[in-house]
Amino acid sequence: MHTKENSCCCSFDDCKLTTEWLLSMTRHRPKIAIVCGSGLGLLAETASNKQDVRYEDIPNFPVSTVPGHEGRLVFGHIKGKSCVFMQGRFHLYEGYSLCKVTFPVRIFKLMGVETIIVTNASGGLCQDFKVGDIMVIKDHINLPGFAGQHPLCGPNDERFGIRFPCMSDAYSKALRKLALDITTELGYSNFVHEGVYCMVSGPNFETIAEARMLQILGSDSVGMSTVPEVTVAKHCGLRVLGLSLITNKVSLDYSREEKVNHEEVLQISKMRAEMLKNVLITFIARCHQVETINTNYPNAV
Ligand SMILES: O=P(O)(O)O[C@H]1O[C@H](CO)[C@@H](O)[C@H]1O
Ligand code: HPA
Repeated sequence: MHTKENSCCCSFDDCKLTTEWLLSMTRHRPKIAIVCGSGLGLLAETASNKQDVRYEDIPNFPVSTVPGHEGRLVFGHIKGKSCVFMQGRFHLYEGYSLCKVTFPVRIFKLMGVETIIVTNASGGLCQDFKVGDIMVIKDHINLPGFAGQHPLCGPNDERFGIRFPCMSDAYSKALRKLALDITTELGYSNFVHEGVYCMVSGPNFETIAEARMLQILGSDSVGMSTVPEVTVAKHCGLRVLGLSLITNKVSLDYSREEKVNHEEVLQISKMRAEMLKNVLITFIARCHQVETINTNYPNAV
């Protein structure tokens, strides 16, 4: 955690330096950022005029350590819209501070991004969900945040956002509606739901008792990411859409024999990435038509 003494390793100046470096490396000026979850890096494939930058070459950037997270920024165009994809995200369990985990979000903001689409692989807790379904994230539970593992802990830099940001509308209602309309138009409505995502720190998958607790708390799916990125995105005035791919059903029953593992998560993600990609392409083409109000920044579009 950052304190005044142990000042932030991702200060405004660090963010500016990284942003300026990236802007000098590319002519792309993205308005939309897409964070690719586990096994979902191929969401970037459809982009045209692509330019890749490896994380290890970007000043101040962390590097990816998890299989299924390639570790590249991919700039490109989708339906004429300038986008940047994170092929690989960072997780708390990798040993990164939440400030490092969310560092790219602030870089996107400083680069001029207005909308962020955060994707992930998650375990289904809601009994109606099947493996391969998509959940449009309606809300989240920041479980590590309750224990003080929160990306906004420490001195607040007003250049990014306010001290006490509102989170009751972290996932834009208008963007969620657009995403749901698109899934209906594409004929996907039978396997698309809205729901609440709960973040756990990981890296272990849940015990059965923990999974039952998360379900009682109102979680429809569980994963080890997304919430820090969304919190920082909302703090700095970005519009947020969250899409979760249900890669496994979480065991809630001691008699269930199946055991979840990361390889299975990656396999399902890769199998269903095409469907998610179709939703994303149409969403990117149309999201500028939707006006949203960010309550932290009433004048932001
Ligand atoms: O949330 P993403 O990055 O999609 O990854 C999910 O998949 C991994 C577990 O298989 C965990 O990292 C979990 O959070
Ligand atoms: O079941 C899960 N639990 C936590 N994280 C996950 N990421 C994919 N599936 C899961």
